[in-house]
Amino acid sequence: MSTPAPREPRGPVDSSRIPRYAGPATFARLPRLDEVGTTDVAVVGVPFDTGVSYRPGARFGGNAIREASRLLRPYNPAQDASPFALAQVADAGDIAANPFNIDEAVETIEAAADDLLGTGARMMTLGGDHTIALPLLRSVAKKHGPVALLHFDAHLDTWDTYFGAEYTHGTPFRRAVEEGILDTSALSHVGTRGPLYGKKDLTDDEKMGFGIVTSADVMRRGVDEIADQLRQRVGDRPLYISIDIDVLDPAHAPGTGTPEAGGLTSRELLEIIRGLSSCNLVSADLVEVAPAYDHAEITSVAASHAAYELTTIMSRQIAASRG
Ligand SMILES: N=C(N)NCCCC(=O)O
Ligand SMILES: [Zn+2]
Ligand SMILES: [Zn+2]
Repeated sequence: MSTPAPREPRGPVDSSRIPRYAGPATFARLPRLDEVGTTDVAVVGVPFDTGVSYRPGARFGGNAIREASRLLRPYNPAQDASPFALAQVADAGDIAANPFNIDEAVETIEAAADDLLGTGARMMTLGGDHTIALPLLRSVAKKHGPVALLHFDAHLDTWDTYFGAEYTHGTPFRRAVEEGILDTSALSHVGTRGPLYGKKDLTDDEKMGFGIVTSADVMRRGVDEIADQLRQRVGDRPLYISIDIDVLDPAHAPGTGTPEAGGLTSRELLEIIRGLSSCNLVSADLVEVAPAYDHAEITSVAASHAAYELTTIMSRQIAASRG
């Protein structure tokens, strides 16, 4: 069914009139949600990092990405699209998650996502640590049923518990499988690498239904072949993409909490995302940017570009569905 666009989307601040570095930062200098009322794509921050196992600081990731996104321009040549003209994209601000109580934070994030998705918007969430993917997936699954998942990360994040805690940044996808909110015939990690606790990490992960495209696979087989394989795995199912910025090599993303050598380049990540542009992307997150360890915004610039590509995929699809 095609629904008419309610009005012309309001785009970013015109950077030929108002310098890019002026004023408070919203993602890509887009309007705030309260300035447009409703939106097709909501860019929302989740400043929460109580779930981390190593360096803290991802609570500042969303605002660092917003700052770094001032230089994004309105036409995306790689996808031949003007994402902010095809659909309304707006910055919905931050979800106020309790930093002292993980269970409560997880509930708050799920409820806020329910509210946004309930308006018909798709979400582009800026973390925050990877814990937040669980409540976001819960909310997405309430709307779409179990979803396909492409998870870009150095880590599996299908571990069981840390210090007895079930909700951490290393465990969201095991919880999600246990809860039946993922379509276990269409799950893949991308960019996996680095030391594990034991081989069982991999056998458990495989039993949950995940495929793995390692960082070395990307290097050996190339981005086009990898994107083809991922597209085939996902088909036309509703797809959620979760990007942990540590999927990038620390040379491309030093500003993160659990860095691992031997990762993707930012160019490889962006090209793989673009190769997924025909997938039915219902929402996405980008997590684990920890700006205190960053230099010259290397990490947050890469993150802002990845979020831009994801947003472009969503707004193209929204425009296409309106005909
Ligand atoms: N989700 C991220 N970034 N890291 C998970 C690492 C879990 C660990 O330290 O074992
Ligand atoms: Zn990770
Ligand atoms: Zn992760």
